[in-house]
Amino acid sequence: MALDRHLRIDSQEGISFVRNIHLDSMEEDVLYHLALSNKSHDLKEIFGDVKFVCFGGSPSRMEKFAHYMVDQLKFKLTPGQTLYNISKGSDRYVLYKMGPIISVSHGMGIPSLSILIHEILKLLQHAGCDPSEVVFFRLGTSGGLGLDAGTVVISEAAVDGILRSYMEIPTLGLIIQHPAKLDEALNKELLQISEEIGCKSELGKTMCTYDFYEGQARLDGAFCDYTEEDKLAFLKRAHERGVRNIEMESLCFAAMTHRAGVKSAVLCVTLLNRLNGDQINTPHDVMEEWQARPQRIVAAYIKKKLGMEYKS
Ligand SMILES: O=P(O)(O)O[C@@H]1C[C@H](O)[C@@H](CO)O1
Ligand SMILES: O=c1cc[nH]c(=O)[nH]1
Repeated sequence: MALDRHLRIDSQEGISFVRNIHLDSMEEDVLYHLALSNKSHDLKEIFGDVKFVCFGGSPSRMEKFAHYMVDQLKFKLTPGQTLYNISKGSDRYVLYKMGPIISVSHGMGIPSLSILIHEILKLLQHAGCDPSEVVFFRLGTSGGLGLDAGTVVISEAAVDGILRSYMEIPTLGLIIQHPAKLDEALNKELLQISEEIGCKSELGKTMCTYDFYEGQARLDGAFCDYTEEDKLAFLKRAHERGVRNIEMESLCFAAMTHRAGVKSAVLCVTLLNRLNGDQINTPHDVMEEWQARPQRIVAAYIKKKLGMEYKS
């Protein structure tokens, strides 16, 4: 008899960055991949005012976003004062803080992001932040389905490579399924802001895969056991079911923030229309401008929340 090892849990029990009794009895909590700890650092002093946590794959993109936000919020860095990578002691991620905003890189794929989200949630807990007042954003890139390249997709839901709306984590010999849900009201507000600032965006489902090549039905990986017709049939089926872009982190981002009850949104610019091809060969300067689009929308959202003029 085959054993069913799948267990779906929607373990959201209110809003809480952490839900783990083992943490209470630990003398020190080392956030190893961030090179921080609740003993060696005064996490309340450094992070106690955080309200917005912005994630993105690439370290340089998140450094640029940090500088962009300093500029947008008109922070005055005194002479000699610089924005610095707080997690410099670890070479896994970069983390910058500008007033109530964290800008942090997460690397590529769910395993890298999931480590970071565990540590960021614990960091905010140690810092004494209020989970009902913090919003998480993923500012990413993706392959589009049926959209002009450069369009920002605001994810209304995240699904896996076979269109299921939960993330599976093998845990103690069982496959635990965590629902991946995103915040409808936040998405509506972001969509409206994107219109107000003239940044082309659309709501749609985001497919999150474990691989860039075969997982995303590309024909240009080192291996490929399907035809172009198979590829297009799959992508068109996904498009018919509401998928508008494909990337590699939204499922984990949505599942872990939903589990904590923290508001979150995923905004990814599309770098190409996958119905037309697989290779990404857009000139660097054009790509840089496209990658800044999700940042512009989130910057406007943050400015609006801080009571600043945000439409300019
Ligand atoms: O945030 P980024 O632009 O890193 O997100 C996508 C998904 C993968 O991490 C990566 C693949 O090129 O880009
Ligand atoms: O096609 C793409 C482009 C960016 N990121 C992805 O995961 N896929």
